[in-house]
Amino acid sequence: MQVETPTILKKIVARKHEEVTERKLHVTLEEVKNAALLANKENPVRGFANALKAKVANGQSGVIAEIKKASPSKGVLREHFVPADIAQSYEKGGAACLSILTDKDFFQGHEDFLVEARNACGLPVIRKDFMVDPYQIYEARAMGADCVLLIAACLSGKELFELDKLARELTLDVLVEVHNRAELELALEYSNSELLGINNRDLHTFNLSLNNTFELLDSIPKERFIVTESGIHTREDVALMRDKNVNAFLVGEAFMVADEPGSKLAELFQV
Ligand SMILES: O=C(O)c1ccccc1NCC(=O)[C@H](O)[C@H](O)COP(=O)(O)O
Repeated sequence: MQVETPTILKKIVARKHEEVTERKLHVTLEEVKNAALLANKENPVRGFANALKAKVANGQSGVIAEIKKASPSKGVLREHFVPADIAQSYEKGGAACLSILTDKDFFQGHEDFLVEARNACGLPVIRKDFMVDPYQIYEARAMGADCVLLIAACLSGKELFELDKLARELTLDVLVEVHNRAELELALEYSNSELLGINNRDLHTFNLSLNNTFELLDSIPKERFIVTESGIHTREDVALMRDKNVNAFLVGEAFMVADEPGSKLAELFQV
């Protein structure tokens, strides 16, 4: 019998389930719920979707600038890694929002990075992680996130529906991410969130193609606000997207490998 080798995404998701079980032993679901409710009183959301849409309404690109130390496809991207400094650099460079990796095992991320980055600037932030359990949604709000990422490739329709609903009950915005037509159909059926991310990277194989965005574009209803994700490296990449009226971007690597991430952002996106 042939044994199938798990893809990187399958490994990440399997590890996430273990991680959530471990976390619940330290902080109970009840405690994390209470922390999320307290955050809603003392540290309310900053309006992630609105910040993105405001840039676009103003004729600019809406850039979600990512803070990620390392990635499974590229290894360590940035040795000198100070989330608060990077957040301020991005704010100065014109970012609409921040994306902060909190996954430890595959991206060398941490919840503290989200807290430090958000405290250092006025931008709304998305918790970039692999959400598989309601516990992580409460955690996200408790640590100060303004938005969560829900990756269709990691979830059933029912799970997507429930996590999406819970996030919005907690006042979080949701960015639902798809990579192919089947995931797009799932997202449109089971999520009511406005922000729809098209990932140009296949998270099973790491293959990257900007054509992925172009191929799915025409099947997306007008009410959804499209964010193109991954593989944006040049002003030409940005121009290709803007030509097709895709005006919101999630960018990590191109900024992380630059000396000054915010200057790189301005270089790629200034009109
Ligand atoms: O980046 C990876 O190698 C990766 C591998 C497996 C699952 C997810 C992965 N990345 C998450 C992302 O999609 C990106 O961090 C994000 O879209 C920014 O992409 P980029 O601008 O190409 O760094």
